[in-house]
Amino acid sequence: MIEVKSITKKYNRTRVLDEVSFTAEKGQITCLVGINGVGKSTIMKAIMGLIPLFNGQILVDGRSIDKHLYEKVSFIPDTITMPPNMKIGQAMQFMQDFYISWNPQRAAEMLDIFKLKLEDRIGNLSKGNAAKANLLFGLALDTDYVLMDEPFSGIDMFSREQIASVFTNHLIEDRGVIMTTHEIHDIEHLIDKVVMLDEGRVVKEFYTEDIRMEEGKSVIDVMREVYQS
Ligand SMILES: Nc1ncnc2c1ncn2[C@@H]1O[C@H](COP(=O)(O)OP(=O)(O)OP(=O)(O)O)[C@@H](O)[C@H]1O
Repeated sequence: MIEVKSITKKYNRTRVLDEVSFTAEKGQITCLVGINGVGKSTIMKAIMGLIPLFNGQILVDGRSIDKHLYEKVSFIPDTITMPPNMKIGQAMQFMQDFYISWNPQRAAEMLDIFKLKLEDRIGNLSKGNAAKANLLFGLALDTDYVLMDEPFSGIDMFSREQIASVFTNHLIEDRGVIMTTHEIHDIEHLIDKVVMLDEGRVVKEFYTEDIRMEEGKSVIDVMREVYQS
């Protein structure tokens, strides 16, 4: 389980995260929801230990963040970080050389699902294919948890469906996923838990199943209530 415990982050004097707490379980997809600038990416960076916190604590399977974290958690940012002149095949080799947890079979499988080619150059990929390559580089690592920043942003409907299919198959199964989004429409059915943020605070945390069964509401219904009230 990833436990985010009362984290506060300040940039200069501005609080961008204010006592944020939530949990994300293994085997579940947890979605951080909120409009632009509420602090979703900052939470991701905090979990990865990439930014210092003013206050609070983050535990991964009961342990504080340390260098071993990278064998347990992979982070898929919202833009591709591989050099543009590299070919996909070269980038995969680079990942294999760099990470013990790189799983070549899984990478080959994703290459096939996404119909990407080893000889495609990173810098020439369309936005959708760049997002898919990015997912491939992150998901081919055998980590227990995967963080994804806006995996569906700016991607056409068919590519979205292709990416969504990955969430329902064995490439994700049993792993804990935390993803951010500010548009939930197409992916609502994939999500187990929602953490709603507003101005750096958690305003609501719930299981989609509970809200559907007990109150007959969709995530969008709850978002309307929370953000338009
Ligand atoms: N390095 C930084 N220095 C100063 N302020 C920052 C920095 N990084 C982020 N912020 C501010 O922190 C707040 C939260 O930013 P963050 O990127 O986490 O939001 P977000 O919810 O991910 O937004 P989006 O949906 O647009 O990606 C914003 O007000 C942003 O301007």
